[in-house]
Amino acid sequence: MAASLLSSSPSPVAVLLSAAALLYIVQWLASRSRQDVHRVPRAPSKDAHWLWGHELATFKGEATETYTKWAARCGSLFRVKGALFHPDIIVAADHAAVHHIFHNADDYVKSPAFRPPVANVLGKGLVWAEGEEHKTQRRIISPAFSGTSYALSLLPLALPRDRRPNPAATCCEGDVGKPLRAFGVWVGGHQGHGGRHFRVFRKGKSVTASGKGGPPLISRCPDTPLLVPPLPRVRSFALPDPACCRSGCGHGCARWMRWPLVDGSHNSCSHSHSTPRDEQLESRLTNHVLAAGGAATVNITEYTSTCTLDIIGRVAFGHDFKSGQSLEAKEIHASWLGHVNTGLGFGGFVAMLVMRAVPFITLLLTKLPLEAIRAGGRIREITTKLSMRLLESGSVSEKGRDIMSILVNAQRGSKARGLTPQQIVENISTFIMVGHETTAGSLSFTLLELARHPDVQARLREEIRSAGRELSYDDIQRLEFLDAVVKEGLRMHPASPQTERVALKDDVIPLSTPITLPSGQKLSSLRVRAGQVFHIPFTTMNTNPAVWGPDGAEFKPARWLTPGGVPSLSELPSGWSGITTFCDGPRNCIGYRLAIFEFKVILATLVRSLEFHETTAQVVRKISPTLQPVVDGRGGLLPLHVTLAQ
Ligand code: HEM
Repeated sequence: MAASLLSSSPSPVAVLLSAAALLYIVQWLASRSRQDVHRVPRAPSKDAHWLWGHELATFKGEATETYTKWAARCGSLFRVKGALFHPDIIVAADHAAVHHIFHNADDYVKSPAFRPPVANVLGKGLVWAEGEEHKTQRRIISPAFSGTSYALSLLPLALPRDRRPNPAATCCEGDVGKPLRAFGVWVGGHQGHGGRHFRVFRKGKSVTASGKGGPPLISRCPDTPLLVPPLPRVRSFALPDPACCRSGCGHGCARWMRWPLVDGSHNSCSHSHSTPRDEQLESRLTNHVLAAGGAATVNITEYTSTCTLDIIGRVAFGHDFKSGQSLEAKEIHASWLGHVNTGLGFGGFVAMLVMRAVPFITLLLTKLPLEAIRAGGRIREITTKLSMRLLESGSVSEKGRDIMSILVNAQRGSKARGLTPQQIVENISTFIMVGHETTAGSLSFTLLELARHPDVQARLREEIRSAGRELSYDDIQRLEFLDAVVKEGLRMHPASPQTERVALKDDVIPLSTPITLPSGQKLSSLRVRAGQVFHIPFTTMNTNPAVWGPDGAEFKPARWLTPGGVPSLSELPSGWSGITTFCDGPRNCIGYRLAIFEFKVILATLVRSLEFHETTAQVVRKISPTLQPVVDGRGGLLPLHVTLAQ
């Protein structure tokens, strides 16, 4: 029997299978010998799931929290097991590696699998474009964000489109406040006599303008004591508890928050029983607080995102979103919330992984009538319709200083290929979305930090108030502590806590910190193969204790003003202020100067007149798709208790 078995020849199928297995092993060994990924330390296997790899732990944790934890153990460059048997992903927080990846943008691209969803929500604009198309778009769009054009584009901040300077109009004389200068241009909006008159200064000359409606966004007449942007009042929250508040108001009012304050005391009901303010849609945060008897608990993200949407609407295409009260603004907000909350769920996590594993399915998915997909697509639909309407009606004026006018006008006088009308519209959609939720996210978390650090808040308020009632551009830039708070807020709470890149070709990546192998040998560069996926965790880099010291993860704005408080530039990654919040290289954030300026103005405006207090709500930081505050599983929710500042 044994002899017959030995003498029988193997079947051709068995031979073929063995040959294929051998070939696979040889190829695998050859490929392994040409790369170093397997030599990179791996995150603890106890944290990995057999199917979802380490990606489940990162999804469950707070934004980049797990990467920070693993970096402390494995070093600033390590690998994690990919979900659905995806090859290991490199998590790179090493400065030289990250610099190399970002500065070789042609070789390290955003994951192709995620381009259709990006196109669905943002349009085929700058964020979506790759390679030559990206370079062309960026070259044409950059002037709109730089130099004097950029300065002029801020004019709509002070004056909405329909209130552009009109030299023929009369302004209330003799009562004009100190002008506000933005990026070299005087944009001193003036609110006098019922908020109907404005004076605008351009290059030293003054022209007057008049119009109906509210005050300019960031400046007001000194007659009125507080400097407050036109923020809307907070609207209802569909929270499960039907009671108004524990103190038993019982009016069933829509404007309440159920979290008590940190000192254990409870919020008073913010229902305004005597003042019929509910119909006053232009109400501001201050009005809301006043109406609630001087204290109210609000979802601060509603205010920050409304304010930043207003700003980007005017800067991008001279559109007035009416403090979040226009139909479009409400729809954008609702669709965005739908999109955020879908991404927070396990279904959203799985959908992303399936898209990565089977890229061709992505295009199909974006065509399906799923609620999540529809919510994303709806945002682009709204912004596309709005910008098309403006383009078609010819209301893009030759002198318009908004981004759309600048792009259209650049084409008029130039022989070089500009953006097509379609590309302009797609970019307007892109700017509207990436230009408001980002700034709003970081701003909301910075306000939470100020609520948690009353001493810092008080110092900031003191500095802002000591600068006088009306703040010019130069005044704002001179406020050192404000600058420190903004830097610290952006360091700790980057709106985009991490990004992803995929290598398009085999490459060698330099490392600033060599990896020590078990043999004692040191790797000072890393060979990677085409297709290697990298995750770059900005928050981990910005708070790394090895760079920032043991208090790197603490909110301490004073570090920016203390000699030696911040590591020297040579110890920090390249990028704005040595932090990676705005990315780096040819694909860095094109809107970072606008973001920083509006961040400062909004923060100064709010902190000057209002005081922010923490509530007992457990605010969790998540990514979906940008930094999101999550309370009780709901995204876009950050309750803060607000009182009038003394
Ligand atoms: C605090 C506010 C902001 C933060 C933290 C932020 C952060 C970033 C980051 C990290 C990137 C790179 C993303 C990647 O490549 O993976 C980026 C790109 C971009 N940002 Fe921002 N951003 C902010 C505000 C803005 C504003 C106000 C605008 C426009 C008005 C804007 C427009 C863009 C655009 C168009 C890109 C794509 C640039 C390109 O690929 O060439 N951002 N931003």
